[in-house]
Amino acid sequence: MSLQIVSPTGGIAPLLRAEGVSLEYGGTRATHDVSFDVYRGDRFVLLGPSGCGKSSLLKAAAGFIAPAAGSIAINGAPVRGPGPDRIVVFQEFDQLPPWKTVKENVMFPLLMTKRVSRHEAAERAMHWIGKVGLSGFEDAHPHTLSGGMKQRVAIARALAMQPEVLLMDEPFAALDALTRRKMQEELGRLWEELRFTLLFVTHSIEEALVVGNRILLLSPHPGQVRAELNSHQFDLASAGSLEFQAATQRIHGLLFGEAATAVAVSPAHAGDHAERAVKRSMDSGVRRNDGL
Ligand SMILES: Nc1ncnc2c1ncn2[C@@H]1O[C@H](COP(=O)(O)OP(=O)(O)OP(=O)(O)O)[C@@H](O)[C@H]1O
Repeated sequence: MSLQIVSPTGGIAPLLRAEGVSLEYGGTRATHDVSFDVYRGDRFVLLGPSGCGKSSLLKAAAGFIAPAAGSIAINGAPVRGPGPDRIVVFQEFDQLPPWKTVKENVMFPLLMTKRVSRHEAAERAMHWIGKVGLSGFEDAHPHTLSGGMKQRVAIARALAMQPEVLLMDEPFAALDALTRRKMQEELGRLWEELRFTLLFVTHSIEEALVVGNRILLLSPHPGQVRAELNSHQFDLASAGSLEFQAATQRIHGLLFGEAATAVAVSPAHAGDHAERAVKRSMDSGVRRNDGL
């Protein structure tokens, strides 16, 4: 098995398409000309070092910020703001209103969007609380839960909405290593059962390989696409294997190695250089078929 640099898929329409997305904060460019396609059932990971614009891209997909250039579309319709088809799970444990119980937290967005009756929202909440392994904690308040349990509630709340895309912004980064691993495992189990579409942000190469089936590598200042990889062959069971280690090193090399240094020249031409560097590595990866 090898980790291959991929070329764009033809034929099937993407569920989420980011096309030439440049994001700015007060005139400062956070990402430049970023394009990627997420297909239904993908576990698509945005991976890169701090400041490469991963969170900003996720926020743009969520509709919290608008691109300065380019576009993001869901099912072909441009994203113009937040919507129930895209639910975000954040890293912060305080994303749950503390005065609401676990059940009320999960019910809350269902009631807000007036999609279902109170009775149905309660039933759905119980269903999803069970799915994330929190049965028995329905009436608990967030401050009585561990970090991992709070993230489970956030995941249950998101999945209860049955979004087109589940957006996760470093959801496990604030957890201890063992809980983080457990949560990665749980997420994988949920995906195996439900096959939802996931857009997941992380700066951990290992987490990207474990969680994702496709990985977009981004370089920082401003965030630009460095490469796109297939990683479906990896999971927690293969973590630590020689092949997994080799893939980790190759990704590290792509992000921080020679090519990364070579393209970090003139900001004015950084996009062109990066594009050529990525194309070179994609070409050679495909031609030699030796993957990463
Ligand atoms: N609200 C904001 N106002 C101004 N600049 C911002 C804002 N949010 C992000 N930025 C800038 O945009 C760039 C990308 O930030 P972003 O948080 O998207 O990157 P990231 O890859 O998610 O980084 P990290 O992993 O550290 O969160 C950074 O240079 C950051 O300083």
